[in-house]
Amino acid sequence: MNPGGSALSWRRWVRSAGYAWAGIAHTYRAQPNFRIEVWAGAVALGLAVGLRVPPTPILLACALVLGLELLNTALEAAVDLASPEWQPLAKVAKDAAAGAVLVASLGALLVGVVELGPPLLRLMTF
Ligand SMILES: Nc1ncnc2c1ncn2[C@@H]1O[C@H](COP(=O)(O)OP(=O)(O)OP(=O)(O)O)[C@@H](O)[C@H]1O
Repeated sequence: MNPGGSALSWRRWVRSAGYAWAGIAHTYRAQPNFRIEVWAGAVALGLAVGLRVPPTPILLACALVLGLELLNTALEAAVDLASPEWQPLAKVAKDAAAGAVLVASLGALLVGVVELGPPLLRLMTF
């Protein structure tokens, strides 16, 4: 961290983006759920484009799920570091973070069904 650096420093931004990308790449390699969510989102976006429905709600739902999965991974690592032994509070932290991902995933599923369901049904009935 460089507290004296300019907030608009291009090099600083690129370095921060590199760290962020490392976190995303690590999560993609280490978390099967994240890989499933990435590919499910890609398929849903492809369908939205192919069926000519607005892709923005699906894009936002995907960003929410993937962002929360990244936070869940960060929290799991922090809890494992702080409390490798079994602790009731560690359980609360991990379970609540997993719950956040589940809530967002169910919301994303709903968005997908509402957006893609009707045009897919029309396609299948014609
Ligand atoms: N240190 C701990 N103390 C208490 N309970 C824990 C602890 N570590 C894990 N758990 C319990 O085990 C569950 C699974 O934790 P774990 O770290 O294995 O995540 P995971 O199932 O591998 O999640 P993911 O698949 O996202 O990596 C947690 O939700 C929590 O209920």
